Parts: sequence; C-alpha cells; structure tokens
Amino acid sequence: MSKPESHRYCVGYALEPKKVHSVILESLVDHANQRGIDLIQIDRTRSLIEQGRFDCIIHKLYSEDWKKQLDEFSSTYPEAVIIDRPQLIERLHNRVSMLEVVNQISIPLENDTVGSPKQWVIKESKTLDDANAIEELGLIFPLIAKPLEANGGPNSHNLCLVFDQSGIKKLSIPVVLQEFVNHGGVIFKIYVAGQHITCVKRKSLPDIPEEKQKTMTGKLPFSRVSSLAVRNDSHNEEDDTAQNNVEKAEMPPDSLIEGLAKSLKEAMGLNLFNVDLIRDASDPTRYLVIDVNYFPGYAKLPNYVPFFTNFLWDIVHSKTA
Ligand SMILES: Nc1ncnc2c1ncn2[C@@H]1O[C@H](COP(=O)(O)OP(=O)(O)OP(=O)(O)O)[C@@H](O)[C@H]1O
Ligand SMILES: O=P(O)(O)O[C@H]1[C@H](O)[C@@H](O)[C@H](OP(=O)(O)O)[C@@H](OP(=O)(O)O)[C@H]1O
Ligand SMILES: [Mg+2]
Ligand SMILES: [Mg+2]
Repeated sequence: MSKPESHRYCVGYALEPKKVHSVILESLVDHANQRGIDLIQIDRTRSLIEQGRFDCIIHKLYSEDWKKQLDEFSSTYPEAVIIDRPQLIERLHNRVSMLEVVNQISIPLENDTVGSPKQWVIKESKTLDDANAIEELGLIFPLIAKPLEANGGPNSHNLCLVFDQSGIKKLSIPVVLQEFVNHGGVIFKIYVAGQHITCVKRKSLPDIPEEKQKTMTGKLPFSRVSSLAVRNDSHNEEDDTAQNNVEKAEMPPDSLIEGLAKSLKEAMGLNLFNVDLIRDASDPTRYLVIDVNYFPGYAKLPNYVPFFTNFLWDIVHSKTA
C-alpha cells in the first residue's frame, strides 16, 4: 500500500441521498484518503459557509437555495474550486440545449462524423391533437419521445417509441420527438471527469426492422434501458443475443472518443458528465450523440475508484477547473 500523503485536502460533496449511496462508495473514500483527500459530506441542514473551508466542492443539487449558498461560499472562499457552476450545468437540463452544443463543436476526424439525431419540440398540447400540424412538421417515424426536461425529476426518464401519428396524441408536453436511429442495440457511454476520459459499451434499444416499422402503430413506453443492462442478471435468449451484440461491437476510434469528450468539456465548461453515443447501423461512419448527463453513475465503471480519485487529485493540486 502507498504511503499516506502528509498534506491533506478537503473535498465536500452535496448530493441527494440516493446518489451518495450509488457514487460515494467506501472504497472511493478509502482510496482518496490514501491520496491525501478527505471526502466530507456537506450537511444540508446547516449553512454551507458555517461548515468551514473546503478545497473543492462537488455537487448535484439544483435548488435556488443551494445555488445561493454556493455563491456565498465562493465569495467567502474565492480560492475554493466549485465543480461545476450551476449556471453551466443548466444546459444539460433541457434535451434541446444539451444537444445544440454537439452541433457547435468541431472535432478533427478522418472518415467519421459526429452529430445528433433530427428532433422536433412540441410545447403545446393542441399541436399533439392537430393531425395537420403534425404532418406539417415532417416527422420521420419511428420516433423516440423524450420529456423536454432532463433534470432528474420523476418523469424525466419516461420515454416512448412512437410509430405513427396515433401515438403522438397521448404524449405529455413539453416533449422532444427524436428520430429513432437503428444502431445495432449497442450504446457507447463516454464518461468524463476533468481530463480523465473512459468509454464503455452497454446494451441499448434493439433495432426496429423495416418490415416492423411499417406494421407497428401507436406508442410503446420504456425507461432506463442502459441502466437495466448493467443490473440485468436474467438469462433468456433475447438477452443473450443482445449481450452478444454488445461484446462483438467495435469501439469507436480513440481519437473520436477523446476529441468529442474534450471538445464538449471545453464548450460546456463542465468537468463531470457522460455522453451517450450511438453508431448508425446503416452507415457506420455516422455517430450520433443522443444524451448528455451531468454527474452520471461513475460507480458503474470498472475502474471507477482510481478514475474518480485521479480527477479529485488533479483538482486539489492544480486548484483550477
Ligand atoms: N435517437 C435514438 N435512436 C435510437 N435509440 C435511442 C435514441 N435516443 C435514445 N435511444 C435509446 O433510448 C435510451 C434512453 O434514451 P436517453 O439516453 O436519451 O434517455 P435518458 O432517460 O436521458 O437516459 P439516461 O438514464 O442515460 O439519462 C438510450 O439508451 C437508447 O437505448
Ligand atoms: O438521476 P438523474 O439526474 O436523472 O441522472 C441520471 C443520469 O441521467 C444517468 O445517465 C446516470 O446513469 P449512467 O451513468 O448509466 O448514464 C444516473 O446515474 P446513477 O445510476 O448513479 O443514478 C443518473 O446520473
Ligand atoms: Mg442516456
Ligand atoms: Mg439522460
């Protein structure tokens, strides 16, 4: 075991209890401790300033009161690093602004392209009921309907596949209708923590064959497919095939993974996020970003403990973010 470092740094974390449970594991606390970093839970029942000096604060809380407390804390301790600024995180709480940035960056790539699927936003319920208005939008079925807000609220992961106009009527507004792209049932999840980047493969929604696209009608709800894939221990033939597809899938080129992660980090000014990326089954040079999440489930990564500790170490040692 390495020698504990003599100078100690203090990193405060402010997260919902569920997130503390899923991300701040004992193994992380112990490892960080060995590297001179004390991970301290911020007490949400007391004022932040009262809790003294932190070298760095990591957080995933969005209330106005919390934002005010962070501002006060920064004024009192200007040298402390806040990961990340709430105003910058907000872009990821809306499924339109989260993908806009993908189309503003440019990544030097030889053959591949990175973009986002076509999407339409519907904000008024009368539009859902108006067959003419829907037709005029020129939607391309099948679609994925996603709540516009992606702020961790109870409905923000309630998605559904929509096969024709009849499926649109029963959606809740505001909703984003996104072109469904067949991608071989495999999703690439790029996790970013400051300058540390890693990519894993996961099971995704299966392809919808063309014959099926013509016969399916209405809508089909689903929720949290890629998380299910992490937890799934059932064994049926369909799952085995899906798992097989994941294992066989070739990773995107390193230059694409790094280029995309670094450009997005720069453009958004954020340190802690992941990117969901798919590869078009009918054009394997076409990559599409479908989702960007703030402070995702890092503990699902196989190298999570050193990965996250290295990030914290960089921050407290450079004191710049
Ligand atoms: N445009 C698309 N084409 C094909 N499949 C898609 C598309 N968008 C999403 N999916 C599928 O739906 C799943 C959930 O979509 P998305 O990641 O946008 O939702 P989310 O609720 O924000 O997920 P997360 O739990 O990662 O935050 C993806 O993992 C993928 O399997
Ligand atoms: O709880 P909200 O704010 O909705 O955010 C979720 C993200 O949307 C998911 O992407 C995270 O899971 P992944 O790390 O598997 O993407 C998921 O990670 P979790 O499994 O630690 O909850 C959450 O960060
Ligand atoms: Mg996702
Ligand atoms: Mg998401």
